[in-house]
Amino acid sequence: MRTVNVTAAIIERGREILISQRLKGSHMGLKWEFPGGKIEPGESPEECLRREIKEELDLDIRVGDRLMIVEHQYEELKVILYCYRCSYLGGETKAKDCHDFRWVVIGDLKSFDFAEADLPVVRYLTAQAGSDAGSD
Ligand SMILES: Nc1nc2c([nH]c(=O)n2[C@H]2C[C@H](O)[C@@H](COP(=O)(O)OP(=O)(O)OP(=O)(O)O)O2)c(=O)[nH]1
Ligand SMILES: [Mg+2]
Repeated sequence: MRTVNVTAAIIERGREILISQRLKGSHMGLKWEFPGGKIEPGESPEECLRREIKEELDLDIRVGDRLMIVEHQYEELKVILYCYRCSYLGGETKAKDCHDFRWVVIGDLKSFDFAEADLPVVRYLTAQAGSDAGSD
């Protein structure tokens, strides 16, 4: 069974987070995800994220703290997803190497059809946003 180490960026811009839709015909095609990709040999997760986000969406980001690591077994592949909080630095968002993208508020994440490995991340962010609102 193949295992891949993959980064995923939770990019915040104000109250919104960037999500992207995977290319048709790719693994998990047309599912929504947190953009990123496979870590290349010799690359740190932070370098990988900066490279992938530029390639896929033409954006510059600052990579912050790691949010969580999710291990998910798909039928044909095991994915270890390294999720980092990131902030938007600049650039106009473009779907360069993804089908589509959206900037969404956290409360709307649940209405997108995410890749299965992302569901713990979506649940965590949603719960956290709920408790933040409650503590005001
Ligand atoms: N980047 C990313 N990949 C995810 C997420 N959720 C999830 O299951 N994956 C899976 C799909 C793929 O099987 C695997 C690697 O992602 P990828 O296809 O983005 O890798 P990549 O950008 O390096 O693309 P490629 O050059 O290999 O075509 O991780 C996610 O939130 N973000
Ligand atoms: Mg990718």
